[in-house]
Amino acid sequence: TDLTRENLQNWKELEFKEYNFNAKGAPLEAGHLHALLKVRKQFKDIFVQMGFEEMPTNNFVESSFWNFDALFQPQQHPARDSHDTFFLKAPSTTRTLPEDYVERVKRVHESGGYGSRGYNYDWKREEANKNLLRTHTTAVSSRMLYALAQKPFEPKKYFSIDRVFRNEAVDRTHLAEFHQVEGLICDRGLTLGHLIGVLNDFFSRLGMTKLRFKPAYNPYTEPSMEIFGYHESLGKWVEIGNSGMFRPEMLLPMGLPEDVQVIAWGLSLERPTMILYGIDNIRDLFGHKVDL
Ligand SMILES: COC[C@@H]1[C@H](c2ccc(C#Cc3ccccc3)cc2)[C@@H]2CN(C(=O)Nc3ccc(OC4CC4)cc3)C[C@@H](O)[C@@H](O)CN12
Repeated sequence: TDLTRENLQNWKELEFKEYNFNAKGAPLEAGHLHALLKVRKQFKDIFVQMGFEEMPTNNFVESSFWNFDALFQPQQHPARDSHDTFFLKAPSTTRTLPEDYVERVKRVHESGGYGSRGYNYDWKREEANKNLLRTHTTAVSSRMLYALAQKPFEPKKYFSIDRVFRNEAVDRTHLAEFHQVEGLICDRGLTLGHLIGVLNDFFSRLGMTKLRFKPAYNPYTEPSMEIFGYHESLGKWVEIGNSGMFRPEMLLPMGLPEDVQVIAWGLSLERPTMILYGIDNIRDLFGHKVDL
C-alpha cells in the first residue's frame, strides 16, 4: 500500500498479538576473550597495583649474550645447546653489544672477580653472538638491569609477561613455547626475606595464601627457591613458580652498586590458566575448538 496519510492511520484498526515480556531475546552472536588473555590481564593488574612497571618484551629474537652470558650462564651449559634452544639461521649473529660490558662478562666467566672464582673456561665471543628465540623473559630483565646501571642508581620494580621458546618435546602440558611471567625488584639491602614477603603478597592476590619454598638451582640466582602453593579447590599443593636473588657475577659486571640486590621470580601463564579454567590438555587452550 502506498504511504498516504489515511494508510498511515489504519494501524489503529489492526489486531496486535499481546506483547510477551517473558520472551527471551534472540541470542547475541558475540565473541569471547581468550582465557590466556584474561589471565594475562589479571597478572598485569596485580603487578600494576603492586607498583611494578612493565618491561618492553617486543623482541622474540635475542642474542645468546643477553639470554645467557649476561646472566652468568656458562657457554657449555646444556640449556644452551640446540636441543633446548632455537638458534636462528638468519640473521645468525647479533650486530652490536656494549664492548666494555662484554669484556667484563668474558672476564667474570673465565676468571671470576667481584669475589667469585668464575668458571675457568675459554669464553668465546662467537658463542655469545649467536641469535636465538629467547628461552626466558629473564633476557629482558638483564637488558633492563644493564640500562638501569648506566644511570645514577634508583630502586625499580619491573615485570614482564610474554612468549618464550624452548626446543623441547611437546606433550599434553608442554608446548615448544609458553608465556613467562616474571617480576623483579632492584634495591639496596634486599634479602631473601623480602623475596618471600613479596611472593606471599603476589600470590595471595591469586588466592594462594599458603606458600612453601624449596631450595633450587638456577645459573643466575643464588639462593634460588621453587615455590609451592596450597590450592584450596584442588585441595593439594601445586608448584607455582621459581625465584631467587640474581648473583653478583651477573649484577656487578653491569655496573650496579655493590650494596644493590635484585630479587626475582617467574611462573607461566598457561599453567595458572589451565588450573583456573579447569583445562587439562594444553592444546584445548589453542586451536579452533575453544569455547572457554
Ligand atoms: C619450562 O617450564 C617451566 C614452567 C614455568 C616457569 C618456571 C620457572 C620460571 C622462572 C623463573 C625465574 C627464576 C628466578 C629469577 C627469575 C625468573 C618461569 C616459568 C612454570 C612455572 N609453574 C607455574 O607457572 N605454576 C603455576 C603458577 C600459578 C598458578 O596459579 C594458581 C592457579 C592460581 C598455578 C600454577 C610451575 C610448574 O607449572 C612447572 O611445571 C612449569 N613451569
